Amino acid sequence: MDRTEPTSNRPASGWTRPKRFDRNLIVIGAGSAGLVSAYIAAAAKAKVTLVEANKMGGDCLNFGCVPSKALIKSAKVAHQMRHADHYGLEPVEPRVPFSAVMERIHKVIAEIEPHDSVERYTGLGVEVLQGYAKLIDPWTVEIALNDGGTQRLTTRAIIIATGAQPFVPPIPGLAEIGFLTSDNMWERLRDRPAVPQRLVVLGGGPIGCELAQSFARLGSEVTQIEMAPRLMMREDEDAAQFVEASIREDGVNVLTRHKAVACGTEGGEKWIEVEHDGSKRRIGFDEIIVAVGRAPRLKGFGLEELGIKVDRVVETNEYLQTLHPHILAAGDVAGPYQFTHVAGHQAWFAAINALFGDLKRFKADYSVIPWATFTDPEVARVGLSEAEAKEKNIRYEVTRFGIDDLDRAIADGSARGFVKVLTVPGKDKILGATIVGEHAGDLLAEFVFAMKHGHGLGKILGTIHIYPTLAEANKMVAGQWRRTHINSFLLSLLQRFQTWRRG
Ligand SMILES: Cc1cc2nc3c(=O)[nH]c(=O)nc-3n(C[C@H](O)[C@H](O)[C@H](O)COP(=O)(O)OP(=O)(O)OC[C@H]3O[C@@H](n4cnc5c(N)ncnc54)[C@H](O)[C@@H]3O)c2cc1C
Ligand SMILES: NC(=O)c1ccc[n+]([C@@H]2O[C@H](COP(=O)([O-])OP(=O)(O)OC[C@H]3O[C@@H](n4cnc5c(N)ncnc54)[C@H](O)[C@@H]3O)[C@@H](O)[C@H]2O)c1
Repeated sequence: MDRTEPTSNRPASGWTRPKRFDRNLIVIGAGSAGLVSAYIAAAAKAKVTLVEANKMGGDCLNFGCVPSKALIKSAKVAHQMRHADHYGLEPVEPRVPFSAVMERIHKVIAEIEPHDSVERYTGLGVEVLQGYAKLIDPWTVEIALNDGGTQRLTTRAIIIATGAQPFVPPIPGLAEIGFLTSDNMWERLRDRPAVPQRLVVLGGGPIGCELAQSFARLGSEVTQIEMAPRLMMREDEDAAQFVEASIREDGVNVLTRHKAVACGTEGGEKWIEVEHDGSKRRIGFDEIIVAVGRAPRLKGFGLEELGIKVDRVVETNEYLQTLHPHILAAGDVAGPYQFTHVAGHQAWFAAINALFGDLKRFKADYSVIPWATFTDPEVARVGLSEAEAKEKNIRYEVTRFGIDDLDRAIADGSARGFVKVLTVPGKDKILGATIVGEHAGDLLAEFVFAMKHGHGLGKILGTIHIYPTLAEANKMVAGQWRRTHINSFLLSLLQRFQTWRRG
């Protein structure tokens, strides 16, 4: 919380600030960041307009989290059918009518759609306009309405929540051969009776890994190309190794240290050329999914013209304000993270600072940010990884519990992975936690809560966990920490006391 006077909250210079405004707030983009911003503004009785050019719900609902998680589930069921013998059942090779898998994905989207719909938000008191918004001056937004016509509105504050889109690398020939991204694949593959037979997945980040594994499990021959030394470079090596091993087991041909350098066709067959250790080779394929990062949507709607820096993300201060303090940004377009829950988290700060920033401002709090990659096994993290602690020269201790030792995981046939906790040396204060395993994203919540509220491993150890659950892994790792931090002097006193009591 900032208790100082918000001296930077001055009207922008060079333009004339209107004396009256049509709206308290205009939010551009109805993805996670925009929806939450508009919701909060309406709850605070502001007159708020939410503008969306494409689909309500943005990337998460339509092209991102929701369809990818629905695909992952179908792929997991196929995997379990194939490996049913692990559970004493006869394994079967699943028949995959791919169009039915895709239809289910679209049904899932449709089922969640009402949560983000125009009707719901209108009911909450938000005016929703479907069209493309452009800033004309720091207080005026022009909307080119999807059903024709334009509307100009003045507003006291604006939140830019325009999100990000797949980055397409400048690989010669890529545009000509045609490629899939998370933006277009859900429609383009919709009516396919069968999975693409030979699929290249370009990129070894979360999108690449989740998709490569899923398509392999559904029957594609997948080659995953990553130029870095390993997959999931953001996670510690021990965590990424589990995922890479599992993806390989699923049949993905994982090519790390391979850089994609060109694409083309020969005799009607598509190929991609990769460079590895100075030599090049070509890999043939039917479809390619490009998943090499997501670039914020920054240009073409007036930010540059207002002098707002848009090099990588919309440049904002700790209050999510741009150089015009009443124009703020939240979500993927603001960075530094690209997650739905972070977009929602930032939206609270952006909305409150947009509406009340001239009275009191709040710094966006990034102290405890969790995330998960929904591969099998999942990888979930909050706080520091070991690599980050080393890079930042932060002293730490590591406590690790192998999930292969956990009763419930053994019973479930999912006994692989670990819980790794970084603590302050000699103390139970948690600096970070990484979980690799089944439902890691859900299990992590206990560490997120503990870190957020300043609870240490001692508090987790002192909490009853239901037997037999996967959540017991959290208590086990806390127990492990305790065993290595027992006061040896006290122990020897105790021993002498017990000896004395025996007479
Ligand atoms: C395949 C995939 C899987 C993912 N999985 C996860 C996951 O499991 N968990 C997770 O936390 N995150 C996940 N993400 C990331 C997550 O989807 C994003 O972080 C999140 O959607 C960001 O929300 P946002 O509101 O910032 O942007 P968006 O959801 O992109 O919304 C921005 C909206 O603004 C609109 N817009 C842009 N410009 C204008 C304009 N000028 N006028 C009007 N409207 C405009 C766009 O049409 C868009 O709808 C995934 C992403 C992908 C691609
Ligand atoms: N479960 C989740 O929460 C989830 C899931 C998917 C996406 N997301 C979000 O979306 C963001 C984007 O994900 P992403 O996987 O597209 O990007 P990313 O930046 O995380 O990974 C892209 C990878 O592609 C590699 N690469 C780049 N150019 C290459 C080339 N020419 N040849 C070979 N490899 C190349 C990079 O080295 C990198 O490892 C993530 O950072 C995350 O925030 C989250």
